[in-house]
Amino acid sequence: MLNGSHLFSQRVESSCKLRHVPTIGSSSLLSSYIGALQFYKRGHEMIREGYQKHYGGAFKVPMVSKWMVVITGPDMINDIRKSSDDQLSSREAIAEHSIADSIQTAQSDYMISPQIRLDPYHVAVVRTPLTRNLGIRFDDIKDEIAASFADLVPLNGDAKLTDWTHVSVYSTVLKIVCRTSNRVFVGLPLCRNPDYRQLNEQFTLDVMEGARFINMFPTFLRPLPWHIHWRNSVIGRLQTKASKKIDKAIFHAGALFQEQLDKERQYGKDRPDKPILTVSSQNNLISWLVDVANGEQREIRDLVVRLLSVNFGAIHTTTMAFTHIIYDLATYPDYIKPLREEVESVIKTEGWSKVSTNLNVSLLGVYVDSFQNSVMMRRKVVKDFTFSNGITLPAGTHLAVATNATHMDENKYENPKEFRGFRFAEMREKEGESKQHQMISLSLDYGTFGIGKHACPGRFFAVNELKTMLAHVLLNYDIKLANDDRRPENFWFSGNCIPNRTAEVMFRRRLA
Ligand code: HEM
Repeated sequence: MLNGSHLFSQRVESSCKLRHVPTIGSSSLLSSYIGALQFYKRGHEMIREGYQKHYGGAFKVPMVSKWMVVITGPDMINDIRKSSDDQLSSREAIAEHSIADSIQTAQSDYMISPQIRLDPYHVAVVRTPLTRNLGIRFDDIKDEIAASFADLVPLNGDAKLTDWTHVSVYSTVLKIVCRTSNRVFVGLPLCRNPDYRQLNEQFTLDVMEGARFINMFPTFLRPLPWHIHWRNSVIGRLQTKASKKIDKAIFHAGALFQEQLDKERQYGKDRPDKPILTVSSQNNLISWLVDVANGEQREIRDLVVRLLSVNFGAIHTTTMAFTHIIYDLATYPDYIKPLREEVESVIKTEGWSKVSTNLNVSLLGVYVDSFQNSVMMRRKVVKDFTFSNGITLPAGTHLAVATNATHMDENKYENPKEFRGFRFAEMREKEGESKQHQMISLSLDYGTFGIGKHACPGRFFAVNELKTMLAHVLLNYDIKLANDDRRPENFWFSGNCIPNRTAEVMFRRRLA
């Protein structure tokens, strides 16, 4: 009951402060709880309804613990883009967002470490050295993709192998993405260690599960010791499997961090081959993190938590995107031939290393046609914030941008509900737009990676990996739907679009 009354008082307070923002569903206190339950199943539809009714403005939708204000239209999105962290905070939103409300973000303070929010230096490491070294690490990425596919979708080296094989797409892609990403994060042999790989795959799920438990307590009873001495918190450790994963990750990666720390002690922090300033195949996330870390940041546990957090942001997002790509490719096989020709032509004229950057493929229009999370760019209002259209949101409000509804807006994308594999490639053919509409582009009409200073810093890495995996599949396999007819259905939960996690697609050695 404690939990219920806590949620109730939160809801009463925010209902009063947000009276001026229109509601989708009922705004009366009790029925808004029913609306919050409906949001789990119908969140995406509620947000699309709000977008159509209130385009250019804001509306609110009920969640279990609070209201979420949803922002629409380029002007308001631009206001978010221009805002400072003191006005609209991305980190506060992520730290407080509850599992009850979303599966993407969770109580990171309790479940991972408050340092992730208070001192997010690992974000800068992803943004700069990781991205800058993508070119030099391309051969490693390509090699790990080939090796993972060979292990998980084997062609058995038999040139005559023509049998179709069932492949469970999500779980297979998850392993490939985890291995490939960690080839760059921690290198060989750890990236292939099954125990290390599984712990990273599971970490996100454990954090979410633990957050659900923590959310049963009112804020003032949430395990305080975790806040003060989180490393020593018995409660936190017992309550969450996530903490055990951190210990396991220390077991696996601790020595690599220690080695790097020792190396730095021996050669000095400002040596000529300083990792963050050097483009070199010898460096990885371990050396970049150690290079940037100072003081308490250099404790092994803190360093390992950064490694897990980057994995947390990288693995499931990229896995979901590539799962959509495989489902689309199998559902619309007419795209296979032209895509293959494009890959082969790029390799022939420019070499493999350019596949990741120069390949023009629109990845089957994945981000408008398949990848459809309803909201992105979550923020918490730190100080009362007034948008350029005059709408003011009080401090404490949680807001997000209606991404999927923007992507489904006919005024922005032609026939958005129709699958068009070359949607973005065609858009680039328009005069003056040849450099726009890239997968990594940020724009007010395309919200997959967010926009502004908190836009996904890992998007160059993710797109590089996605294009290289796609090229590998196109060159080596034929694929088709297992049930011959329909694309495996996406699963909607709380406004999030999750590709079917159990469906199979048929793979065989490429014949033509
Ligand atoms: C297809 C794959 C991916 C998608 C769709 C995606 C999407 C996003 C989105 C929407 C945000 C929030 C933007 C905002 O709030 O304005 C974000 C943030 C972030 N992403 Fe990604 N991401 C992907 C892959 C990756 C990868 C591979 C990495 C790491 C290598 C990564 C690291 C991060 C980090 C560290 C942040 C926090 C940025 C900040 O707080 O300033 N992401 N991502």
